[in-house]
Amino acid sequence: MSKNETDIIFILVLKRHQFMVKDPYLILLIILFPQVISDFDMTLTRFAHNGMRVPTTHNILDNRLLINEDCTKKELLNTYYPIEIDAGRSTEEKLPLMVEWWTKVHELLIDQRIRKDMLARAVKESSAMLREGYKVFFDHLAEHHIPLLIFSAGVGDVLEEVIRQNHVFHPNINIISNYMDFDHTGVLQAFKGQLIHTFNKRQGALSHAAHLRQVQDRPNVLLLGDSLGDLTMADGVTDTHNILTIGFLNDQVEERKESYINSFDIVLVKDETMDIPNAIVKYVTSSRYSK
Ligand SMILES: Nc1ccn([C@@H]2O[C@H](COP(=O)(O)O)[C@@H](O)[C@H]2O)c(=O)n1
Repeated sequence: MSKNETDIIFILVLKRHQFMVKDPYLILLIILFPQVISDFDMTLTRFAHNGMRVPTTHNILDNRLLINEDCTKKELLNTYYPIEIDAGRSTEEKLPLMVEWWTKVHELLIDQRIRKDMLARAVKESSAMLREGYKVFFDHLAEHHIPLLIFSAGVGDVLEEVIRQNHVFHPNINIISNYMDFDHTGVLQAFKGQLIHTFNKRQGALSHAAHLRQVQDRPNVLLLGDSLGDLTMADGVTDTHNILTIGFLNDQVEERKESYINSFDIVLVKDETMDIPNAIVKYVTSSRYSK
């Protein structure tokens, strides 16, 4: 496809989605040595499908194969998820409550003695779904050797299984997440390293991304997230030149629209596709400067 054709398709996709771009020139600026840093749950995965919520990596674990009926994990979700997305509370106010939520859930999961060999089956039996157009996104980045850093406060082992079962776990991918630590019999005994929740990704970025050479060599970032907490995911890249941020606004749209528009360069409202990221990635790779 010629550069002109790519330009036309790119403009058509942008128009069809009718989104706001705060600074359109940023799209041009990320052409040189780009990388993608993306959140996972409800960013690379769908928020809903046919009117039903799509499970997060945590929700995939709510399977009788792994946890028993009286586990109170779902009650915790009903208590803390509304806090996580509450537009009326500041991040400072949410921080200790997110630590509380994640800590309690990790403890519950350890109590359930989750078996490593059951994870793949739990993912297969779940209704986990990557966003429409995911294959183009993952495959295109891999073909063009553009690093993809997936940064998730979910469960890393489950995340890996989701992308593996969708046949897109390519060598250009690095993952920062909460990984399970299994004992010699394959039973969950702890979580590895520092806990990552929705609003402490900056610390995670500084301690993990700083050591990833692939990430450090690429100063122009396309960042994808569904939470304001995701905006700090590129803080571990020491010498960023340009960051183009895309925010998927899935839930509590009216309440959160203003803050999302003020914080992300592009806001996609209830968009279950990868059309906009794909159009940008294709535009970037169609340039002779991108490689
Ligand atoms: N027990 C829990 C804890 C968190 N979640 C959701 O997972 C998301 C975190 O993963 P990211 O890939 O988005 O960083 C977060 O938004 C929580 O809503 C959950 O479902 N259950």
